[in-house]
Amino acid sequence: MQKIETFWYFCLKHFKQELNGQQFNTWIKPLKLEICPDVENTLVLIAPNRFVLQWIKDNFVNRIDEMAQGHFNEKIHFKLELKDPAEIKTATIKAPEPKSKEDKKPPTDKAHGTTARKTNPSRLNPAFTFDAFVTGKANQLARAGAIQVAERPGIAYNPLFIYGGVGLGKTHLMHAVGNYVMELDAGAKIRYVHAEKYVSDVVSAYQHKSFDKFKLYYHSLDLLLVDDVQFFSGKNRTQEEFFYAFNALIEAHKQVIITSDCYPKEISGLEERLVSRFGWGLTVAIEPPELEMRVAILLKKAFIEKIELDESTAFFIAKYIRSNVRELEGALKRVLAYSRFTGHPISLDLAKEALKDLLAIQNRQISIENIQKTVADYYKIKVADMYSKKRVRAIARPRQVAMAIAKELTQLSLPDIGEAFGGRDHTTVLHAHRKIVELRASDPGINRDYSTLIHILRG
Ligand SMILES: Nc1ncnc2c1ncn2[C@@H]1O[C@H](COP(=O)(O)OP(=O)(O)OP(=O)(O)O)[C@@H](O)[C@H]1O
Repeated sequence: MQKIETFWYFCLKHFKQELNGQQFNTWIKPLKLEICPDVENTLVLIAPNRFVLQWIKDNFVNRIDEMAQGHFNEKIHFKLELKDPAEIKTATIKAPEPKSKEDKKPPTDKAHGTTARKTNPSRLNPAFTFDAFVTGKANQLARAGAIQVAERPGIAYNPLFIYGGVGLGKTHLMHAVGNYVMELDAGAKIRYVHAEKYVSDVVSAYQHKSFDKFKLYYHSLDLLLVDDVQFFSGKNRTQEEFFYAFNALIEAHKQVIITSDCYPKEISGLEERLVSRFGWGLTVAIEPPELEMRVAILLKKAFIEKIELDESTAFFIAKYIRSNVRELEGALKRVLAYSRFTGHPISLDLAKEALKDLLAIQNRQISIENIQKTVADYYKIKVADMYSKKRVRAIARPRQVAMAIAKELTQLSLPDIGEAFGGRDHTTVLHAHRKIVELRASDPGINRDYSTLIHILRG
């Protein structure tokens, strides 16, 4: 094959003009182009890691292919390869023909439906990708861990254990790893399973005396994703089977990802040997998203769904829907439905109208009295202790938790909150809030208490 250097120079020049400096340096500059030694008329694009490889696959290969057809006299094919020989996976990129674009569309079936079961043995939801996942302080560690695992499954961190409250993106992130691995290696045996389904698989294997088949299947996976493992609590036979599956996979350097609503040690009714194994790899939390991140998530969802949503409307929704991302999505859907129903475009006023009932319920529920009562009940202390001067930790800590929640969930000013807690100074409220933020980062027990209380209060 002739002129490969000239061709590559031409490509680099072209993309340097088209992309900004950072994009060019990140995605294009690290690439190498070589002639494939084994296959005729084939060029190999070598990427240094899977992210560059993925990006190139999504954004670059069709373009470079078009350029190649104009540049060379014969039909050229492209292959993508990773540089690290230990990790090399190849993906043959066929020259793009108009109809092949259709093939690239993600399947429309959902991971949990019956149709999905027939056509999608991995049960992965194709919409849950890294690209669709918004990152912020609340989830950056979890995402970074997931990316490493996606890059080097079975090697980086095994298992990856992701925990956090409901609707915060744990499932999304584990699917993102699955989708990523599958994209690069269509033959990988991947299975997403909700813990309840795993339990029912165990029961069924028990009933039909088919444990051999069960083991053969689960022990031979390349990537096992188990969601909401807290459902294993108290289910001894399931835990035993999972223990064997877990050991078999880890020993074979196959990746396991687990999610739960709390830290492994906090899951009651789970055997110690499982709890300790869950800590072998990386354990990361996902926290509720802060305001800016909620706005970013709304804008991203709107972009993906082709919904016209301006920033001020997104800001309004995000300001009032604070509990979790699932509810945020629900609010956006509600606004969209209202817009379609009334025939008016989405605007701030329309969002206010569409979410009126929801916000009224929320405001009614989250009064400071309600917070004080809920927290007092939770810690089994008297509501009067919320206003008292008692400083013993068993009372002072819940009081600080209640103040921190009041700061987070109500629109009250710090002096107003202090006043409601027995005429305390606003600096006491600020101190309480800081202390609880600090403790939540270092003490899983407090973190769980806090998340549970928020969940109870939001109903
Ligand atoms: N950071 C994020 N960026 C974009 N979408 C997100 C993010 N976090 C969550 N979501 C979306 O919120 C919804 C709920 O997320 P997911 O199902 O992953 O939550 P979860 O933590 O697994 O909850 P549960 O404990 O109830 O199973 C999904 O539609 C997901 O795509």
